[in-house]
Amino acid sequence: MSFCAVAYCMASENKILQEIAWLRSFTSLPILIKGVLTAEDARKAVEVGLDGVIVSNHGARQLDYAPVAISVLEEVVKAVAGAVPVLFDGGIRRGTDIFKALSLGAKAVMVGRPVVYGLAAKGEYGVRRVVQMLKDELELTMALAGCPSVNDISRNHVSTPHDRLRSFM
Ligand SMILES: Cc1cc2nc3c(=O)[nH]c(=O)nc-3n(C[C@H](O)[C@H](O)[C@H](O)COP(=O)(O)O)c2cc1C
Repeated sequence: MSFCAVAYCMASENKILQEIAWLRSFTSLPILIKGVLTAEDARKAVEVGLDGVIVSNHGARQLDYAPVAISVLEEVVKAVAGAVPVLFDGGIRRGTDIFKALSLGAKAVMVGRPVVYGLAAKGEYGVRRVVQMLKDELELTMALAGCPSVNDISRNHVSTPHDRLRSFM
């Protein structure tokens, strides 16, 4: 999939609208906004006509105490309500992490450090190997969870701390 990702950094709404218009002036690629961590921002992204949102705290490299991205994924997915795809990144290290993000409603995941580690260890081969390992692990997880296709991965396949708290109430 090809797309432009705009890293969102608390710019004013006007500034973001100007930047989107500027990007649209030279590309027909879909434009997704990266760094969304709240339902409010996700709804705004849809309102201003973006083509998708990426739930991310930029690998926890920006702002200390920003929410853990996986903890807000479901809230963002609910806010977007299927209007545009929601992608996810942050802490994807195993196929099981991909499975969790997909079951919480992400359409796809992205990875940062794992491919960099692969590159540092073994160059192009290392990057390919990391991607293949993630793919193999996801397929194994899907098989063990009884999901022949990614479309079979559902919210019922994961239990969050919220779910567990609710079960006590
Ligand atoms: C060395 C490094 C540089 C990064 N630079 C940027 C950046 O310029 N803009 C941005 O939006 N995210 C940046 N990121 C964050 C990644 O795009 C991505 O959101 C993050 O690495 C995902 O988390 P993960 O590393 O746990 O997979 C960077 C990450 C790393 C490790």
